[in-house]
Amino acid sequence: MSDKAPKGSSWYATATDVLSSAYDGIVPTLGYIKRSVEDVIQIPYSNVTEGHSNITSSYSSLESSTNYSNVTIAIGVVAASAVGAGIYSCAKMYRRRNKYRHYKTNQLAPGPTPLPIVGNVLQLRTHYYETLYRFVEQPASVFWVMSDPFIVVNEEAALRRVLGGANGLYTKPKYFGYRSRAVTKAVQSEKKQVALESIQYDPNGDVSRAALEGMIISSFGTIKGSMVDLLHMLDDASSHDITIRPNNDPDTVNPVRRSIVGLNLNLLFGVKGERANEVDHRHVSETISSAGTEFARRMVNPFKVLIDIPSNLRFLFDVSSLISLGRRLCGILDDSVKCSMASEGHGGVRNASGCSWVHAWIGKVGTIGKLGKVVGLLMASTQTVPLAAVWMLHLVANDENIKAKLREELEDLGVHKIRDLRYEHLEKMEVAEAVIKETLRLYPPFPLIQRQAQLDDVLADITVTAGSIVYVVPWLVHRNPKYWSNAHEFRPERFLEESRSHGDAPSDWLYLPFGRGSRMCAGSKLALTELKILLCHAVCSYDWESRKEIILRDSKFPELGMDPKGIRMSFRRRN
Ligand code: HEM
Repeated sequence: MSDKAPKGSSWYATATDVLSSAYDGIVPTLGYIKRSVEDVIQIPYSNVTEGHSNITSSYSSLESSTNYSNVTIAIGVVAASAVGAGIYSCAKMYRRRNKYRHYKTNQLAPGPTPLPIVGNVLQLRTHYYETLYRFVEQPASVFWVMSDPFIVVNEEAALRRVLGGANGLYTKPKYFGYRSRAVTKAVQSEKKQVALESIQYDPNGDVSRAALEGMIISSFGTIKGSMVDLLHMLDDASSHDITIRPNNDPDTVNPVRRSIVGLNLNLLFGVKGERANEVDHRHVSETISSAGTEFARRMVNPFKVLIDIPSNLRFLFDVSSLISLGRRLCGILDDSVKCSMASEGHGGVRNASGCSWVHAWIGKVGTIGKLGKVVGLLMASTQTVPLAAVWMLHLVANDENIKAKLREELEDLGVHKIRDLRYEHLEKMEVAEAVIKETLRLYPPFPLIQRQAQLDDVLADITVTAGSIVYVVPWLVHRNPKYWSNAHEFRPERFLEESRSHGDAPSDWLYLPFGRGSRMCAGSKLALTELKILLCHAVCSYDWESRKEIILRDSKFPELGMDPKGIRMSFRRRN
């Protein structure tokens, strides 16, 4: 590979490096081995042709020792070229890593010492959150995944710069995760155009957000009904068995997930009534969950893709199921447009139904773009809310004090039963909102937010080369003791006593469960509505307890994982 490799090129490049240098060394070696082997083979032949069939034993032993030494030399040369290739690759990688230096001191950027070739892969693979947490107070850390920098920013100014976009300097990557050389080149060739172009837009001026609110208001009854059914299902399960294990599912996420998947398919894509028969909710929820979990695991642990072959196969299968589901949903959306056009006349304005929001959000894109957006929306809307719901019920379950406060608030609003709850109450439910926000602070369901640097930049005093991906880990930002008091404690009061939007942290840029900036979550309002209704119904109608049996296996810290496995809840109806 030439020295003019693109800046910050990928691990593919590294692999190519290793292979090409190994190849460079191996080709002459193979030639040498071939010649040596030919020598060995030729000796008896030449002996025969030259009429030396009666050779003495001493001569023959001398001859065979010469042959052995040829083979030994060949093996030696192979080993030496392999070692040479390794050293060459390490040196090249070292040079690449050296670019990521502390801007002022010219020291290597903060982060654990990377191992040759593999970088921090082993630490990140086995103790992802624990490794990141060791550097929680660093403004930015650089970990290495082979020759790819894994830049994690964790300081307010840097977060503001990256998520705020810095006038187009940081954009959402067009592809997922690790990049190919071709993509890096494309980014760099476009960089001049991107340079001063502002690509930000005002989220409040975005028509799709207003349409979402319209959809929530018109579907309020449907959301309420769904939350009633969900808690009924949990209650039912606990009346048979103290733990919630319908169908022997080992965790509580499945019933919650199934209901919320069903609800959001209905709200967003209009999958209801007869249409619901076309989509098996149970199967859909399992597929989305399995693909989503694998997706998230790959985001936090890109090396899974290299090592874990069975999970790769499963992932491919799930992704192809998701694509076919996406196609079906696109068909359902297209049919809904045809129906509304037929009923309102061509060019008619669609009313504030679920589909109108989705169409507004999808905008004008081609068939593939639409499929991508539909699958993305499906994942974004169905993977996140169930996780938040389970953590929320779990955290409130054992906190009688907060339950009492929630009940008091609802009493004050005149909400005694779920049927009393109206859309207007939601804004006034400050304690409920604080509980949800604190849940999302401790256990943000979205593991990683990515942005790509379009030009070279200096971020928290670290040089970042164009094309690099910068990562924001909401969990890490939310646990930073520099910004949050008692960061590991569940204290909803911080969103009541201090600011409602960022609690006791100094700014909005430090509270990121929905991201921030122009590409912030498009459905946060719907998520908060669903969670508030669920919480309201739970405290009005149920007493419940929760215990967590299994300490999360992925990490040494029991509190670090986001997947609420091992939670057991039991519900009792209140009179
Ligand atoms: C608790 C629940 C949720 C959480 C924690 C969450 C979190 C997030 C985060 C962190 C992002 C990425 C933002 C970024 O890259 O800066 C995102 C994007 C997105 N979310 Fe959510 N989300 C939730 C629920 C929903 C729901 C219910 C919907 C559907 C209505 C939704 C729709 C979207 C969409 C469409 C995007 C992509 C926005 C864009 O690329 O411009 N999300 N979400």
